[in-house]
Amino acid sequence: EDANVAESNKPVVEQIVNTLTKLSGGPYQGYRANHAKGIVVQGEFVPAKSAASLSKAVHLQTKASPVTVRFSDATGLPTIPDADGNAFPKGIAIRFQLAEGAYTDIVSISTNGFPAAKPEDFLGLLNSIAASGPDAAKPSPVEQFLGSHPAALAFVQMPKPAPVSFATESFYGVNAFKFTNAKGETQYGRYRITPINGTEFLTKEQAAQATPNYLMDELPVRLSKAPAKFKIAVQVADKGDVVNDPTVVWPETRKQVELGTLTLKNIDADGVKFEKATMFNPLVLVDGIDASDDPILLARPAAYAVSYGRRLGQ
Ligand code: HEM
Repeated sequence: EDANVAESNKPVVEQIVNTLTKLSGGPYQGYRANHAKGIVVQGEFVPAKSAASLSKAVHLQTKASPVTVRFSDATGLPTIPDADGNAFPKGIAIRFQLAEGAYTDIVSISTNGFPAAKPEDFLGLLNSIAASGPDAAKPSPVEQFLGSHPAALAFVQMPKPAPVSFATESFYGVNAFKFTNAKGETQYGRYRITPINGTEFLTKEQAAQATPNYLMDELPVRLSKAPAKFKIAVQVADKGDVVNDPTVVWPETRKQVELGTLTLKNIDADGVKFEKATMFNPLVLVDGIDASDDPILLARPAAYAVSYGRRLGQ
């Protein structure tokens, strides 16, 4: 009881990291509390002509930027099988290398939407899962939570098919950002990262047969033959669209502005070292891109820093 009280007095982001760690059976020394299993690749981003109409950000003008990209499976379990139902959503973290050692990141997932509008609700969902072991009375805590939280239920029920490759999955920024162009015009939007050759998924039968590291094994083979390309675009909010709630999905009919092409060229030979030393951060931004006041977005850097501090310290 005292331990529970002490836990509930900690910052919500720290409680989330603790519950993520508990759910994965961790801590696992040196690994992320979420999206622990990953692979790091190198490539390039070339902006499209349309990008500057949305934002004056330096990497969205004319020059190409080198990028480092980390694909990942969900959960804090570093050995999670890639096709495991809990290994979703998949993640993509993109670091654009700018001049003089500066950088900016995009950190996105393979679902168009998030289960919670506030960190407290995300914690509530995770805690309800943690309290719903095989012996839990029915309705279990997670069944009760989902029954009273429609956005969490919608997220849990969203189809999450296993991709053929990280290069055949599409990713969503989920949180909105405010983009400002050189004329001072501002628009809110959400990133979309889409494979240029289209998405491709395994059948349920194929997913059941997939080897535990099939995605991690596939990418080096694919890239040794040809680069993998994604289009990065922004889905632009209409007037009246909710821009501070990642559970609210905007209609597919919203305008999309193409930002450019992401070309992945090779596996990073120092990827394991890089991922351990690196904390991707969706709020490391450049002039021309600002955070929205989405409470989930604003909570992310603090949560990631708790995880980063722990994995560096171990
Ligand atoms: C309050 C909400 C959230 C919390 C508490 C949370 C928590 C975490 C934590 C603790 C990590 C590990 C960080 C590290 O050790 O470097 C992480 C990584 C990650 N998160 Fe979140 N997250 C949240 C929301 C989101 C959202 C909305 C997205 C995508 C739109 C997302 C995508 C990712 C990805 C892709 C990674 C792996 C990044 C990498 O490769 O280093 N998260 N998250």
